[in-house]
Amino acid sequence: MKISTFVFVFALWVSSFYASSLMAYAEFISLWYMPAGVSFSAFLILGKRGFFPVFFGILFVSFKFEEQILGGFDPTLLATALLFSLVHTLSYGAGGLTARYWLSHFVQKPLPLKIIGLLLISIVTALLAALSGLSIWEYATEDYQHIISTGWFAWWLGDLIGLIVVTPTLAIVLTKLTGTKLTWIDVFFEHDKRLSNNLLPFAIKLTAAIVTIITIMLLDSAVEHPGVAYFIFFLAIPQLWIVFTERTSLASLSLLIITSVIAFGVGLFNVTDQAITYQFALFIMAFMSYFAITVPALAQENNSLKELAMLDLLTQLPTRWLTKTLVEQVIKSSKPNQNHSLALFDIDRFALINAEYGEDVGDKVLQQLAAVLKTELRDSEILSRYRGDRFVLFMPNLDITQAHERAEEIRRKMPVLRIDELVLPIRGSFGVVQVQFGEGFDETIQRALHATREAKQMGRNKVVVAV
Ligand SMILES: Nc1nc2c(ncn2[C@@H]2O[C@H](COP(=O)(O)OP(=O)(O)OP(=O)(O)O)[C@@H](O)[C@H]2O)c(=O)[nH]1
Repeated sequence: MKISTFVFVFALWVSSFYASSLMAYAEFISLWYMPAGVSFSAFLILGKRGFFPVFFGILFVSFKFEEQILGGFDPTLLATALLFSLVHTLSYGAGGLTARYWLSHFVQKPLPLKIIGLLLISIVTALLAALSGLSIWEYATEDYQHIISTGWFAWWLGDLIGLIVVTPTLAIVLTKLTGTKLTWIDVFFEHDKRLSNNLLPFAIKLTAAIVTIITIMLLDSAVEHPGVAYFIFFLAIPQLWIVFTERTSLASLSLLIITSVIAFGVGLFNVTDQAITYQFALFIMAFMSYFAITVPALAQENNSLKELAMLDLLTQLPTRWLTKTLVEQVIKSSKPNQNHSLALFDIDRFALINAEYGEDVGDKVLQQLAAVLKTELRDSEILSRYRGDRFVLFMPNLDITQAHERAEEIRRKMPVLRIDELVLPIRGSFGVVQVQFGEGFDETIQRALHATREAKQMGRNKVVVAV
């Protein structure tokens, strides 16, 4: 591990500990405990290398170095601090490494399932850390009797929120800092690339969220009614707005900022009586945000699948499915006196090219032919790869005579391709049909196919008009 990574994680651990203590509303009880997130993300991103910076970070704060230097060395405290650091590091180590395994080994699992797994791992990890940490205080010291039974719930909740709020943002920072390439992390941020880099809308939404928090807290401190604090749950609206419309990295950042404002606000606006309500709001906000990021991600996955179904990978021409949809749309919106025609053509002796020069050359022929023909197209025409070496040219507003001429023109323009060292003259056999009133796309294609076969039988490189 690079020394800079060690120093960064160590310093982050120590500083987030002091930041968290500002949000503590009772001894050992923080509204949200940031260092838990630092420990978890260190193991998640750095693997086992996360051990030392986390361990020394927690040892540094638990041993209270300042007091030890000023007031004399206390070996019992050192032993307790060592034990405490060890159980914390091992709990988060187990959790972070399990999450790493879950996300990296089940890459094919759907995103919602990955997130449910991640949340379950977080719940168990924070519980383990709370129980083991409190056990050290209860059994290794004399000052904290029954601390497990009185403190476990709030400790667990505070750690859990810290863990799930800090992890996404820190995961991005740590991968950037260490230059690690983790494809299983990238899937969460996949749709970020498609969104704009304009930060202004994000800033406006975030400001709306922060104003909401401050208003509710001010109201809460002014009005003597425990119900006022529950308004904080309305924060779900701006936060979800951000999650649905902004990049995942920004949604994670807003979760971090919003929850920090709430946590600091509880002390600042003196609404500690309602701390547990605010803590639950944080908790729900965090869980909800996690789950909500699956919505834009799934929408993007859908779009990619649609693209796959619409564009042929090899030639980038519309697929049969898309052509059928487009042609049917044109026909549906046509007036009765409008004529449309279609040509189906098949490359002559294409199997020979594959057989003589290999399928890679065959693929290049299909690609280059598509590219050449695309440049010949009129604006209204649709060229698609129908199947194998068969293409369909849809010619709206052309009757059969005009379509015949147009097909002849395309046939004559079939190119001579130069692929590697080869010079390959490409020829095709065409079947032309006029779309009949009330006829379905598949029937039109069948008639065109019939005419194409006739063109082949007549010696190829010909245009035949279907009757
Ligand atoms: N390289 C390559 N070949 C393909 C692809 N799809 C289909 N083919 C091949 O295209 C050939 C089509 O051959 P046919 O149209 O039946 O026969 P042909 O040699 O073109 O002869 P005629 O059509 O009678 O002139 C077959 O050998 C298929 O294996 C593809 O995506 N890439």
